[in-house]
Amino acid sequence: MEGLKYDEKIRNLWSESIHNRSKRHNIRADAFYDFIIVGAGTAGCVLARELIYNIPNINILVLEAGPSNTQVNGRMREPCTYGSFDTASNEIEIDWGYTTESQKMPSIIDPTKEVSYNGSFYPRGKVVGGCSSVNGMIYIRGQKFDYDLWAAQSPEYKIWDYEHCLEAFKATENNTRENPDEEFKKYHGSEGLLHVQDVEIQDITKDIVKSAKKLGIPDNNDFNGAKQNGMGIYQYTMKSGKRFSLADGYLADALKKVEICPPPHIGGVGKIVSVNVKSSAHVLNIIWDEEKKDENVAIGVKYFYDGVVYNAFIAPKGELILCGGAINSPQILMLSGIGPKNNLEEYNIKVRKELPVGHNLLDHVGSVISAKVSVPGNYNSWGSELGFFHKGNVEGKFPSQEEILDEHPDMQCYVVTRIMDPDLVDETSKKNIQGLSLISVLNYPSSVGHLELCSSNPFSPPKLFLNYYEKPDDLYRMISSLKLLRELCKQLSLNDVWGVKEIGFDDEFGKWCSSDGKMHDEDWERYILSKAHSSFHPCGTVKMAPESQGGCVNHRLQVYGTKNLRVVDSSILPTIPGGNLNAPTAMVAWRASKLIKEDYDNKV
Ligand SMILES: Cc1cc2nc3c(=O)[nH]c(=O)nc-3n(C[C@H](O)[C@H](O)[C@H](O)COP(=O)(O)OP(=O)(O)OC[C@H]3O[C@@H](n4cnc5c(N)ncnc54)[C@H](O)[C@@H]3O)c2cc1C
Repeated sequence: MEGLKYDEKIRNLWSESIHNRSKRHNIRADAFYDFIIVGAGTAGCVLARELIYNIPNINILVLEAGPSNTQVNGRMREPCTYGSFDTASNEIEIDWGYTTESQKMPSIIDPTKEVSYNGSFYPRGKVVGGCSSVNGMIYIRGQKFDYDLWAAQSPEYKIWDYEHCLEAFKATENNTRENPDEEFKKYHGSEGLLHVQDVEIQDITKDIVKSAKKLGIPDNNDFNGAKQNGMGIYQYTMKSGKRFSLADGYLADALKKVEICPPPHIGGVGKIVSVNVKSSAHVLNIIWDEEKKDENVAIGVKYFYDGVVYNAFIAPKGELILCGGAINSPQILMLSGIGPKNNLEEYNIKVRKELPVGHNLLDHVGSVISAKVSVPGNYNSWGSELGFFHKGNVEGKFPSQEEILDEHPDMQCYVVTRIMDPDLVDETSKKNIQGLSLISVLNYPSSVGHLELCSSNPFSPPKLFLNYYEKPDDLYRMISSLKLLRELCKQLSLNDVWGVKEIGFDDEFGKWCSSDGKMHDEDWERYILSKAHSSFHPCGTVKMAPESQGGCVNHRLQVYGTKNLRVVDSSILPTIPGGNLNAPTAMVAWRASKLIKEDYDNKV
């Protein structure tokens, strides 16, 4: 710290001590904070930073169940580590270890038959930074109409229309594209704390783009701009080629603010204005004011840390804000008596407010096609560079040119330069086969899942029912998109130059075709359900909507039938945006900080 002024030195030492506080044992059992934030994930990090800088003289406690992001190994810095973040890996300490329930249902193509989905691991970051510390880092925010749909729910929801959301997207973003044109600048910010960058692309990727043109797929150099359809290179939440989580941007900045608020009168006690992050602190449930039983006034939380249960309370004008993500925020609410009556009573939890918490579990499900590549190359193994968006055909046909050019696509496809299909990984690596994965994702699934408690024990994971492909249009749109991806694989330039050849349909790696060697709809259905995998974008489980329309929080994200309690994370999304969810969740937190400040200023 040489060369720093005395004040700066003290501030740095203080920040460091706050950062390390969770390692020590001298914690006050009952502490008071202006805001208690549960979860230091994407939303929690943004919210802590925005509140501490915008509301004077407050203190904030952030309780995070996982370890500090600086404590875990360097692999987390690498882009797109998620393929290896499965439940069997060493990273179990930073993952919640969830799995989805298996499904059995009548076939859509031939209802006399049954089809099934086997369930799968379902990673969720349990670490400071949350899922932004483990995710694929693709930066796609969804389309204008996604947010206008939120706003259309009722006049007061206007604060969530695209114009308002775009302001927040721009405010949170530090987009480092070189020489951006005026059109790009309309949609992007450069002064936020979330780094976004372009990446260098490989030669094979360039040839995929050329092949796509032959199929009439147009170029797109900004999926977050005016139109989403077409093919282009993704932007990533990275800085200098390394992962950039919301903890790196927002929480790190929040921790820099440490001030002593002067005592209100001579001889009084000053207040420390800071964000105090306590990691490895698992929140168990909400503490309610038992004197105002009917009002459901949240006054604090109980949390488990190092073998002991502690209480933390909110100060008089304060609030408790759940930022635990789309699985855990509903779980905490339900454990605290807010949720579906039947599910709560099954586990002897007193119902304080009946709400459809855990319903409306939305997710982006995908399916993969694999291809081998014969020409040796130093393929980038970390992930996808290339995306393309198109409209799927609802009858399962090859998409028409109009569908490919439709400016409101509903399928997101991407190409990864390695084999990702778990059924093929071992076999292809034994045979030293290099490969490509072409993945298609339903960006607007019609099927809706739910989650439910299976115990009153806060350490027992809830059951996750995804209900993938329950609705016929989901299946048909996926069939249509996979047909397009197969055709892309067959393009001459890819075959000639790289020796790209599809595998796993009717060969030693997999047999899915009918006896005539073709894929019929029933073959596709079995294939799609067997290969169904999540993009790990759960949301919607604490839906922001009018209560009469299945809402759990109002337009200001306050939980119906309670006081001092908000939910601010991906669980409030009423509908799933047609993109990836990290940026939309950061956007929600930024917008929420404005609402919280307004309400705080209005309290006497
Ligand atoms: C493997 C993977 C890949 C992904 N890829 C992408 C991608 O490429 N692009 C993209 O935009 N999005 C991607 N996402 C999705 C995106 O990262 C998430 O949707 C987003 O980060 C969710 O933010 P959140 O704040 O709602 O929840 P989270 O980031 O999950 O934060 C919740 C935090 O709360 C903590 N918590 C939960 N319960 C408790 C408790 N009881 N007590 C204390 N703390 C608690 C958790 O440990 C966690 O840190 C991916 C997600 C995953 C898992």
